Amino acid sequence: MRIAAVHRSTVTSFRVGGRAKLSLPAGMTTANFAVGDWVLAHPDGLQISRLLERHSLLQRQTVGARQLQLIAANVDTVFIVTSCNDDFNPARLERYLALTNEAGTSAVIVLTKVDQTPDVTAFERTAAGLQRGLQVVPINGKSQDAITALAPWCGAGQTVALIGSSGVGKSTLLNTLARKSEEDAQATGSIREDDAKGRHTTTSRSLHTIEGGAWVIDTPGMRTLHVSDLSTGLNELFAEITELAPDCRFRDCTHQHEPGCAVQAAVKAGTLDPARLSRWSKLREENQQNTPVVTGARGNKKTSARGRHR
Ligand SMILES: Nc1nc2c(ncn2[C@@H]2O[C@H](COP(=O)(O)OP(=O)(O)OP(=O)(O)O)[C@@H](O)[C@H]2O)c(=O)[nH]1
Ligand SMILES: [Zn+2]
Repeated sequence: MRIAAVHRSTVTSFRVGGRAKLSLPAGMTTANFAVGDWVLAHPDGLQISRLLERHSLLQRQTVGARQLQLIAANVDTVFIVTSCNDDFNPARLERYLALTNEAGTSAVIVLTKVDQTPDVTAFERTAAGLQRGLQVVPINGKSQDAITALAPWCGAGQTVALIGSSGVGKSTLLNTLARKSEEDAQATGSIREDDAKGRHTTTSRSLHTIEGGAWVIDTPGMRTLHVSDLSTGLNELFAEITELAPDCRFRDCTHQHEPGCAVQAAVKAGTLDPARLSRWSKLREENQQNTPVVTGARGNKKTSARGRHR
């Protein structure tokens, strides 16, 4: 069975004829499960007996929590959704990309609300420059054309997760992909607009099946995304910096002020965007500060931001 939703104290799964509430195995809490997990259940179909190994796992750091929060499991492609307006923010997109890379999943940037933007090309170009080989797909989430545009990642058996800030159009896109009728639809922003408290519309993650045979996981809008426990995720995202680093004089070069820095040299030569370097530096520092390093018996010391050797 596949986990369709994770609530505060229960999880639900898909089963023939609808969804079922499942009870958890001893010693496990809902925090151990992610939407998209595959589980084995007891013959009665109401109790999970075992969580199956994941091929990918999206997770995030949350303020004050020691454990990473699980966002979605067994995802093949992450659609990083952003609208072509004030929400479009390269630094935030890079955070989503780092998280996606680290999960072992591939990313596609989905630019929504193209119908409200005169110059989509500028957004496309900026988005494509955020990571080597990154695919960018501009869509109108309300139009059926979005289905065709995203079809390459939505084949049978594929799992796609939608991530992005609140209001960028994730639920709207899901409703289009799932060809959901009005009554059946995932609540979208138009409903929230009536809500005086300004609550987020999507409150929990959930798994849906769409035409063409793919699974889509909708996630709630993330206001802030802190990074931690990144390694390959960051290197892949900033490949142009990662590749220059071995040419720096110091192995632990921070590429800020050191003599003989190949990265600074590239900035001076105009081959590296200084904005990329400063965003790399900020993310790397935040990651080091948030990532616990196993040191002896206490095992939970934080690294200092500086002076750590590779
Ligand atoms: N014109 C236009 N409007 C869109 C498009 N995509 C979404 N919208 C509108 O934008 C608003 C927000 O969309 P939602 O789908 O609720 O956004 P969301 O990302 O799911 O937001 P959360 O549920 O808060 O995470 C709604 O009023 C949608 O109708 C689009 O491509 N074009
Ligand atoms: Zn350097």
